[in-house]
Amino acid sequence: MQQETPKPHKRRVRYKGKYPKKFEEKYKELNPEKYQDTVEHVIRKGNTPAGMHISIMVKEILDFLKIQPGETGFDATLGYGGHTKAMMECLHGEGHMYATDVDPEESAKTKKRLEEQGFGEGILTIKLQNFCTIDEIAKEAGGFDFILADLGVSSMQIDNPKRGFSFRADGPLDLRLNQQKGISAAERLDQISREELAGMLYENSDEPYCEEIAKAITDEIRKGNRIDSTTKLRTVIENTLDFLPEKEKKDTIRKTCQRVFQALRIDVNQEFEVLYEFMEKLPDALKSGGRVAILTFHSGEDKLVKKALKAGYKAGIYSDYAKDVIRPSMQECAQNGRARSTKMRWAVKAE
Ligand SMILES: C[S@@+](CC[C@H](N)C(=O)[O-])C[C@H]1O[C@@H](n2cnc3c(N)ncnc32)[C@H](O)[C@@H]1O
Repeated sequence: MQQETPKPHKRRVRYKGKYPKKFEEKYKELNPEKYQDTVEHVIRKGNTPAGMHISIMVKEILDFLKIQPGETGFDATLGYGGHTKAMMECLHGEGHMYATDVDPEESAKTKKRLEEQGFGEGILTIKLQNFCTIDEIAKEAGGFDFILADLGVSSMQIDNPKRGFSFRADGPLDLRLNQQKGISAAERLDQISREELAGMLYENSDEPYCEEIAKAITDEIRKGNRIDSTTKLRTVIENTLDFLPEKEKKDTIRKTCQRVFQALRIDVNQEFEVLYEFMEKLPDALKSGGRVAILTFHSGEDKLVKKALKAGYKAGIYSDYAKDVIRPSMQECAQNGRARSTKMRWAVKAE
């Protein structure tokens, strides 16, 4: 029998993994102009393309705001600029919009993108400022006919592991909307006492395991193990909840991670304090008959907004306000999972 000559061994090209390793290279959607079909495919599947944010309840907001050409408006939370653009389109080139955001990285990109789409400084003034400075901007603008605040974080911020907003990806435990200001969540944890941390988790996110998690985190830090990455925080939470029955463990850990990350984000960005200030200054920033719509994403925000609008209505500052929240349609929630927790509230300033 003739023996087959063995084929020379050919080394396989190293498999680099299904996805590129770096976030910048990760998705084609990051270059939406070049890969329009990829972006559309991702949206059709109910996901948010990387580097983009899908604006929520646009129709409901525009229906309520009833924007007319010549009016002056304020978008307190510019983000990707989707709402700002939709509102500017209602002006038909007459009038002006002001917009704020505290995120230098994303607001610079949005400014450039909107300019390229024809929304330059003639119609839009973007300020890298906290929305709690609404009084200063209203003074400059001469008051607003309409105002929108779409609270919280954008998809670009959540999806960028370097920002530390998501427990699903490894990154530094930062959680600041503006990484150039204040202290990161990791630095905050270095300094905080067990009692204060438990209180923060409870106050900001109604965390039922606040005591256990606060103890585990502060014990770990005392031992010299800093909690300075999203994975380290997630691991502490997983270990703390390891006693849970198997069938509920996975889901409870996921929800607890969401609440703990949210509580820290609220804390390092002083979200309740600035929202409170914004709601206090809001009536004076609106012209008479002016309209405001606010989107909230968790019960703490919603309670604060509801209380302020109700108090303003009772005091005769608002002629009407949303007694019930407006929720996104089931269709919108199916198309954009991030819309599911949204609640919209509104008010009209008395004439
Ligand atoms: C949900 S996103 C807004 C998305 C936007 N409406 C759109 O259509 O693309 C919230 C944005 O508000 C910004 N933000 C949060 N708190 C802020 C504050 N106190 N002052 C100014 N901007 C803030 C965040 O940095 C983020 O970009």
